[in-house]
Amino acid sequence: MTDTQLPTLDGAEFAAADQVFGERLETAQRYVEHLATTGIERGLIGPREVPRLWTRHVLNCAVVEEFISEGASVVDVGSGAGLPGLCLAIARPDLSLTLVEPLERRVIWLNEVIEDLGLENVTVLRARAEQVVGEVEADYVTARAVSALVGLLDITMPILRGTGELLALKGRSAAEEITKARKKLNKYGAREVDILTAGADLLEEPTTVVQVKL
Ligand SMILES: C[S@@+](CC[C@H](N)C(=O)[O-])C[C@H]1O[C@@H](n2cnc3c(N)ncnc32)[C@H](O)[C@@H]1O
Repeated sequence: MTDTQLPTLDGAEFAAADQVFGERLETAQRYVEHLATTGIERGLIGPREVPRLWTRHVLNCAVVEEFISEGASVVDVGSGAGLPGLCLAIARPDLSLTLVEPLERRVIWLNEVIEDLGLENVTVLRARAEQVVGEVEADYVTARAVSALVGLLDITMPILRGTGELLALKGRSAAEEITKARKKLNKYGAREVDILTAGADLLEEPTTVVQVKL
């Protein structure tokens, strides 16, 4: 892939990326290059996503960092190409990230990218989330496009520490998914459930997040 095909970062997008990634902006740019080249070649992301890698994927995921407290441990369930897990690891070096992803070729790609970017605050576990219960515990669990909330609760809530939080990146269906998951939320002892907006002051289309607090 030539440079001209790489997604550009200018104007409002640059300002948002600069604010979110700060001194790690160059690392984020290298991650986007990986997504746009080997990520496409190896089927981690669709070729049509290239022009919107920054807005729809990397920035949309990274802004969720605003809901995560300093020095926290975070498990990203079903990371795929590192969304949102790798974005959070780049934006927030203080966090300790574990990416849980069952598909081998995705895990291989993630490890290659992590090594190339020199990220020291992230590890990858090749597993389904339900297999890591008891092995991994976190202050926060994140997930995007893995399952509807009702199913997601079963594979994420058992990973959370006593007062942990699930941050599920969702679209317009958020309220409906909460309604459908009401019984499950009670079963898992959810103390508070909210629909939050991340990146409201940075992005044209901010990210909708369902926050479930234990
Ligand atoms: C549609 S992709 C989304 C990937 C990424 N989160 C994103 O937003 O682009 C769903 C991912 O979840 C993973 N997955 C599916 N079931 C899972 C489970 N039980 N535990 C962990 N990961 C799972 C799949 O392998 C896949 O990589």
